[in-house]
Amino acid sequence: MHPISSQRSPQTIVIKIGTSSLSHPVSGDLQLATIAKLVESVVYLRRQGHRVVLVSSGAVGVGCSRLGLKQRPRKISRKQAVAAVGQGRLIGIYDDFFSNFQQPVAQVLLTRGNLIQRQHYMNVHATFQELLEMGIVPIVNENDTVAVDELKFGDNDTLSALVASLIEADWLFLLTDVDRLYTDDPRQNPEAQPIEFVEHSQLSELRQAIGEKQAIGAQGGGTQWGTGGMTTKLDAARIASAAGVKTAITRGAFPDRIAAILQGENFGTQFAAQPKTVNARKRWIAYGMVTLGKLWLDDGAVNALILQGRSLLPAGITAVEGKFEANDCVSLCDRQGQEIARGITNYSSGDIERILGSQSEDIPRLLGFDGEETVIHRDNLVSI
Ligand SMILES: Nc1ncnc2c1ncn2[C@@H]1O[C@H](COP(=O)(O)OP(=O)(O)O)[C@@H](O)[C@H]1O
Ligand SMILES: N[C@@H](CCC(=O)OP(=O)(O)O)C(=O)O
Repeated sequence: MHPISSQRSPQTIVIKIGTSSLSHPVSGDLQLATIAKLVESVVYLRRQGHRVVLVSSGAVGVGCSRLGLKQRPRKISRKQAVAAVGQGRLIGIYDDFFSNFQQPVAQVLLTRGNLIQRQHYMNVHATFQELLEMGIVPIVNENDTVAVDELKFGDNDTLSALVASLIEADWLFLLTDVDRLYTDDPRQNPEAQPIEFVEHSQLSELRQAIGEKQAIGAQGGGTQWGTGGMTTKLDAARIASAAGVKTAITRGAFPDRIAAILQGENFGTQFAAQPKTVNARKRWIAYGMVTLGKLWLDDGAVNALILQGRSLLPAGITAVEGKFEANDCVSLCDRQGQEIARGITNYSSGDIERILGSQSEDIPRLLGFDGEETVIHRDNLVSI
């Protein structure tokens, strides 16, 4: 029996399809047959009562194909211009295909900046809820044409996991051009072993091992047209799992496997999810906000935060990295540098430098004003 049991009740599903599945590996031309099969599968899932969001890459790939470019442009402004050509064409093709089944779709283009402010995050959330309630399939992509480097998702694996967390999805399906995750890139290493199931607790170690292998592989692991390879998919699985969303990596050429996986079949690589315990505001802190610095903690503080759900006091902080202000989001790491939590700080980096390692009652004397007793209150802190 597979560890993830079958689900027959209506599910909220995010399906991400990568450029490597949408474009021909050599010519870069759009694989219309794959899109047609994907559309049929999404319509089937809709008719089963599931709510479906599609995150589709391909703007740059389709733009390249439309303009006769033989590889992805390197210059950012050129890539943004090419994405503007490709995105319109991509959504036009989806709309045509879905129209054959009277299935309405909506284009949602996001940048990282849209999720940072809580009010904007909630607006995006409300729009998705409205679209899904109306039975529409939102088709999401990064707004490549306007995204600036500092405020980018960077890859659609991460974007799809953030969307899955935002809408409290049950499942995230990452469709790519291999049938599942392997211990190494199966294109480079014929000895690579398939991985069928991953527990949340195994994710960090696996991400590190695959990341190291991918770094020494060709093109950083991805295909000519795709970006990121498997490391960004593992990052996505980690975000999703922490938000209570199950993830599967499976082959884009066989999108009917999504329905089979929902029935409990053993396709692809499946990732278990943590229980859905984190509330919406904490999910926004963890994955909507952008971290602007890092606090290093001693073992006692790590224990207090993770095992006892306590607030972070200055006594448990050993070092500060980065420049940030009070109310910014910071990352918290253990002695090995492993990120264990994120939170909204009550103090700037400069003030924390002055109070770290001290008792809370010494804060007024060290800073010259009556500040908060905690550096991060537990209500503003979320383990990841
Ligand atoms: N450990 C691994 N297991 C499976 N595929 C891997 C692994 N490491 C690297 N890859 C490569 O990752 C590629 C998919 O990544 P990418 O091109 O970014 O896809 P997508 O466009 O679907 O996001 C595969 O073609 C495969 O060659
Ligand atoms: N937003 C970009 C996609 C970037 C990306 O992540 O691509 P992929 O690795 O193929 O999913 C585009 O539409 O071309």
